[in-house]
Amino acid sequence: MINFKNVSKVYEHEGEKLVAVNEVNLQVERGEIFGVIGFSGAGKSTLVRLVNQLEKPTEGEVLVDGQDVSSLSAKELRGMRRKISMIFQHFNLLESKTVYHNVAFPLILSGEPRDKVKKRVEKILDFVGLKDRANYYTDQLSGGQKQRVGIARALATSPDILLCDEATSALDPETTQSILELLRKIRDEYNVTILMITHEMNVVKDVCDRVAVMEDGEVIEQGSIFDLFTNPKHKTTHKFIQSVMKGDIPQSILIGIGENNHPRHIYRVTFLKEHAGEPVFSRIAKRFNVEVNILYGQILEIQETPFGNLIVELQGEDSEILKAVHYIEEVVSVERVMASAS
Ligand SMILES: Nc1ncnc2c1ncn2[C@@H]1O[C@H](COP(=O)(O)OP(=O)(O)OP(=O)(O)O)[C@@H](O)[C@H]1O
Repeated sequence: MINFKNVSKVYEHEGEKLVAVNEVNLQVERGEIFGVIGFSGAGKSTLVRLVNQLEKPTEGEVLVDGQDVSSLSAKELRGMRRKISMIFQHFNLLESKTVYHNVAFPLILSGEPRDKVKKRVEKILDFVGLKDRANYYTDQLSGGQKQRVGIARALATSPDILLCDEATSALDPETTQSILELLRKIRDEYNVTILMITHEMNVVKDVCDRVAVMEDGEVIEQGSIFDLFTNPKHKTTHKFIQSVMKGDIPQSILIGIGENNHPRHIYRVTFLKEHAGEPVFSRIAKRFNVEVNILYGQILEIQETPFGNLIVELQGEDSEILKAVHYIEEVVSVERVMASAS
């Protein structure tokens, strides 16, 4: 659906060249929710603005439905922009207009008859849950409601592609979730392809099918959300994952592991995709003479599969513990936690 082929964008500023996007290759499939994550200045906004030609590539091609968007005539570009909508972090609404007029605006601009506009706006406002707010002005709305208006306006022209530029970054966590649910509904019911940029891994985890990680204008890693979480290759990807999944073991657990010449058997147990959800601890407690004490951990649901790790203490004879560890090693990753230096 969207294909970046060796795309670069270089800005010139006071005689200096700045490579905002550097030889990016990406393929976004139809009906997919694709995330682009990166820290500030990574090049995300520039990348997404290349799709609707708010920016033109310095090199390479951006293909939408197989067509190079930079080769379109002005008329073709106008047509294409009806099919590619965008929503923004700060909503970009017309403040002097009502909710109704904000949503109607792109339809009025393209000369749609009044009764058709009315029907369409009412349908879309109902879809985004703002049917009863049609006559409100935008300053009478909450942030979440404003973004719903932004989404309704974006959907008015029945687009194939929705570009989301940090669409939830100005919202609280609960409102973010409700907007993400709405985006999923848009994809599921209208088969809209969604390309979203964000610096929040939580957003990516909760809504995207695949993600690309950007740094210094380059895509440094890409893949399914599950693969990225379970097997990140790049240290920046690690950092993003750690923002939602704490990997560090608390000091209170580390201190005292090796005290009294009687080291405790503490392990980090990581669940892997194909065995997620297996009752490994109750099995070893039944099969071996060991007790399992869960000290700490976090399990997340990623693409409907539980993933995470638990810090557990095994108690019993050393030989029984070793046998138990060997047994569970076949289905989970097990790593002994050593004493803290402090
Ligand atoms: N119009 C412009 N002229 C010159 N440089 C620009 C322009 N737009 C962006 N840049 C530069 O390109 C680089 C990438 O910017 P971009 O806005 O794409 O990053 P980003 O990942 O979206 O960052 P943020 O999350 O902070 O918005 C930055 O160094 C920025 O200063």
